[in-house]
Amino acid sequence: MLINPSSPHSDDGWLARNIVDPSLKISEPIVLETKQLHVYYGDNEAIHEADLKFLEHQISALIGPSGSGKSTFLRSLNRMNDGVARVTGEILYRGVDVNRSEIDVYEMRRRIGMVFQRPNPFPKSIYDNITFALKRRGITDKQTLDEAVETSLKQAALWDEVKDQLKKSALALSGGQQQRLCIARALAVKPDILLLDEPASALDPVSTSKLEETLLQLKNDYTIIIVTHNMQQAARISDYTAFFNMGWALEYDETSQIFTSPQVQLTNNYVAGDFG
Ligand SMILES: Nc1ncnc2c1ncn2[C@@H]1O[C@H](COP(=O)(O)OP(=O)(O)OP(=O)(O)O)[C@@H](O)[C@H]1O
Repeated sequence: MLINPSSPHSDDGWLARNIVDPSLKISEPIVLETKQLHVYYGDNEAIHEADLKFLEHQISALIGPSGSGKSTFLRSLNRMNDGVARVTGEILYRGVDVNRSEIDVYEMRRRIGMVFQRPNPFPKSIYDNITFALKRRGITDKQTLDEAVETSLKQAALWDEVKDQLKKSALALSGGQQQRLCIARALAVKPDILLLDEPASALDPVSTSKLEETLLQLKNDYTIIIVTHNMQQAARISDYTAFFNMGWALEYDETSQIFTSPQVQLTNNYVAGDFG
């Protein structure tokens, strides 16, 4: 779908010359789009000119070797890198650049929520974890809060496991349950997009599989962008996959295409397990 024409790998003879404009193939609305995105840590340019489009109610996976810039890219999308990295170019959320100075960052992050690599529930009850952000937004009606807890725990496929122990400490849950609680917490404020940075890396295979099922359910209502080291996971759950290498978003296409006939040799080598 998209090959970065200015990457240093563009001339390796493996690239198709007829670069396809992603807009020709897509039917779903674009929810989030980066244009000419560069991200710098001091003098180190960690992301070089990334132009990616993320489609509504699709799961997009970001894959690539360690240090290739996946997390940097992801964290830039809702400005989690503010104060840490310098960003140039545009990040358009439904057409509005999230880096504009007048953007309400708190509200933007409500719409573009994030779940981190390690489950990080607050040291509070399950119920309080979910209602925390709602109360901060001034919602105090018990019935509204109760409904939000039930709905988001159901969406995160955790309700049946915890419905009788909502006052229990979140820290007493298993790692997999904690991660689904963090997803429920992110969902409680009704986001539009969920960014997930290797959410299964600390989980066992059973919890990972449960998390993947949850994400597949969630894509009916949310747009999901997930960083993963696990290529089987990307292949199992994502609709689109972007391959990052050395800060370049080298290739971006339908996941089946990336895993069966990528157009860039490095993508092919990576998905074949030759490096990374
Ligand atoms: N906070 C930071 N300060 C300075 N440099 C950073 C920071 N975070 C990341 N980098 C650098 O940016 C580059 C990209 O790192 P990043 O963590 O985005 O890659 P990644 O593909 O997510 O790696 P991994 O798969 O290991 O998590 C690396 O060179 C890394 O050292």
